[in-house]
Amino acid sequence: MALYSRVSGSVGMITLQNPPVNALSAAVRQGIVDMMHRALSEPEVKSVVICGQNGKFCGGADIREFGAKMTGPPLVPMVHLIEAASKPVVAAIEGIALGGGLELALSCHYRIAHSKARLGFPEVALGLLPGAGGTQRLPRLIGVPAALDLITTGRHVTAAEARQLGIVDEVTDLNAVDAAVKFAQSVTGKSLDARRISTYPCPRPPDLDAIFERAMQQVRRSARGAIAPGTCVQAVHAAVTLPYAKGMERERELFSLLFTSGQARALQYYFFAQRAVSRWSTANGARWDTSKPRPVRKAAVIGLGTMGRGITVSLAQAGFSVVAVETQEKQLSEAKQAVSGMLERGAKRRGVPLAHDKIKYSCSVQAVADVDLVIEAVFEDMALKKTVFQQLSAICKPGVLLCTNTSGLDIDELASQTQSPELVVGMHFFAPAHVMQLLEVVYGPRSSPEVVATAMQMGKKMGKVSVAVGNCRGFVGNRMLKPYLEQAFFLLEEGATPEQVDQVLEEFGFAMGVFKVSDLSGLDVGWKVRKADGLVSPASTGTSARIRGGSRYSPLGDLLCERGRFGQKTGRGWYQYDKPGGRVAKPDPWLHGFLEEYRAQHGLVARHIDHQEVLERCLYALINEGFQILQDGIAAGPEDIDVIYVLGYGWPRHRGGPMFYAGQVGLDKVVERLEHYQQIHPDVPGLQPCSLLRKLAASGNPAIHKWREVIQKPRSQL
Ligand SMILES: CCCCCCCCCCCCC[C@H](O)CC(=O)SCCNC(=O)CCNC(=O)[C@H](O)C(C)(C)COP(=O)(O)OP(=O)(O)OC[C@H]1O[C@@H](n2cnc3c(N)ncnc32)[C@H](O)[C@@H]1OP(=O)(O)O
Repeated sequence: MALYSRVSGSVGMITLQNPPVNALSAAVRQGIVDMMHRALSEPEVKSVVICGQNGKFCGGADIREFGAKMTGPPLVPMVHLIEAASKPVVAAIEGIALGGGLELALSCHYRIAHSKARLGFPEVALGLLPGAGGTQRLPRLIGVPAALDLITTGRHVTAAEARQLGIVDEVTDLNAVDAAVKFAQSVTGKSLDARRISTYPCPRPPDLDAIFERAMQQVRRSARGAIAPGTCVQAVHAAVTLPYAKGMERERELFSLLFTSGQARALQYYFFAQRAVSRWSTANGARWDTSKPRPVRKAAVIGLGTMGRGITVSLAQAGFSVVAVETQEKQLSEAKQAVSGMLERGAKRRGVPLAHDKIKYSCSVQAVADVDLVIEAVFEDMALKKTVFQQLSAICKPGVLLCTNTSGLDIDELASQTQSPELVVGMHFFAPAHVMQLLEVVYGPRSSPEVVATAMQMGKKMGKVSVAVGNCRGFVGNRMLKPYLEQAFFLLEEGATPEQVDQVLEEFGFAMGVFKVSDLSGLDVGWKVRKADGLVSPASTGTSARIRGGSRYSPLGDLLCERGRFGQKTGRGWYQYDKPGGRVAKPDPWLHGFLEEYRAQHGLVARHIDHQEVLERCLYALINEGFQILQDGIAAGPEDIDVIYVLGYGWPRHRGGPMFYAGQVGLDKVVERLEHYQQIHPDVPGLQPCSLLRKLAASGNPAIHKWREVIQKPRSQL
């Protein structure tokens, strides 16, 4: 709702009240309309100030209302009422003016912002465009190129940049509401003719066509199948080519198109999913709201390879004191140089002070004796990690959290090397660790709730989205990757090429197909894991070379590694590159010949494989594993899996995540297609729908937020 008060006798003040971000719900819109009418009808009131409760102007339309039938006064007539007012209306912008919140501010005649406020049109990230006049008013106010930039990227600008662009009239370090009241008094009685943005002509730079062409190319490059960015460009184009009223009609038309698209639903689901994962729970019944994190001031990182360096940078940038340990002098000094470079680049990019002095480097593991938390990031080898955990358990002060950055090894086995297994938890960072936003916090059966809470909070402090997951081989992300990769390998055996599979996945929206990713991260990574698992046997022909543990297995990746083809770093992998370390993947005739030879050796006959089969086998096998993970209680809900896949594995955000996508396809359809492929390829593992997937499909495809009701939860043991 909105509160009305009178300040200094002549200023009517409308305060938006809808915690936590004063979103424009039906009640708030109704309140604004009613209070505007009241302010305009009171003869003593000469001007109006609109502000938001609790230091936040407005976070935009209430996204939660998008799923339901619209009630209350619509936004567009509301902003027209404000702009048309006969008394000056001043927006007092504190905290945020985003989306519909900024549209509200642009309908006011003046805007005063606090210096710490952020303004922007983030609608594009929700699969929408600014639909209450934003696409028509902003270019009229700040010009087409700047408006295109803000609307297509959704980036927030500071008050200072907003002032520079001409979005706000004044910036203050003091109380913005008081400043707005003073300002409102100072403009009382002045003509408002030049203050109604909708009446401005839209500037037409001479190279207008080139500007729009460039903007379209830019969004096509970055959008990867998302439709909102291009539609935003079209809406701004209408501001230049059409009179305001017609431009508004076009904006509405384009908004409706996006609003009813599956992409907007997926992106809005994802918005809430990313926030929901912070309300974590574990299979044992521990929860975010009953577990208190422990204080951590000083942390240590053991092992300064690529991951350890990134983790050190993340910790230092988040303000933690860090002890960085690498046992060899030479590696330590190389790591120190690399970390310094990363910190310098980060400080320059973010405009923050350098955090060099936060880090102490040491060759001795004894240096961690007084820290509050240790993150082990040594080579992915269980024996080595066990030794490190035994050492840490002996050296560290009592009560220290011992965390491992393993990407899939057994947390409980490591915990059992220590005197306090309840203090052990996984913190699985993604490379590059100082850039990637995702952190899997892996709890073992003995990890205490406070330890999970501490790791979750540490992740947040480092600017990561932390997702709590249970302990199993590969946790959530890498466990689901296995069936996805397997299907891709099988498709090569059956007649596909790496470029065909990748093209299908890239058209779906992945930045890179599975084989390009494999070349980038190094084929040897998976090879080492498979060797440790005893899966790699000497190359041989015949069916047995393609069977492991009674199931079909593709040794293709192993065979490439045996030939020294590790991907980009060796200049050869699933593709060829112009040199070792080259980045541009080109189809490799050698690889095609190798595949033909391989098929002939193993009695496989290549067949035509279409787009649908590639997509369904790769994605549905991955999704099926996701349901198995839910069934096993490794992830608490589908949101956890979706956030992990979007932030850690390049799943296109506008498709919501694998679990959301499955719901959109229809769970019964996913089951039916898996069964279809299973019938045709009975030897291919991963195609048998798991029982939770079948159960949900049989219960009539419930909406994703209802899945948790079907997933059985074990009783709390804590
Ligand atoms: C045929 C069909 C035709 C249909 C025609 C319909 C006509 C309708 C015309 C409508 C025109 C609309 C026009 C408008 O342009 C559209 C919009 O305004 S869309 C919304 C734009 N705003 C945003 O995208 C802001 C999103 N929020 C944020 O970025 C951040 O939350 C924040 C505001 C920067 C704050 O960040 P933090 O401090 O980190 O806090 P959190 O992110 O954790 O958020 C706290 C809490 O608030 C909830 N929340 C945030 N914003 C909104 C919102 N806009 N609506 C509802 N709820 C919001 C958030 O979910 C958190 O709660 P939790 O999920 O944790 O419970």
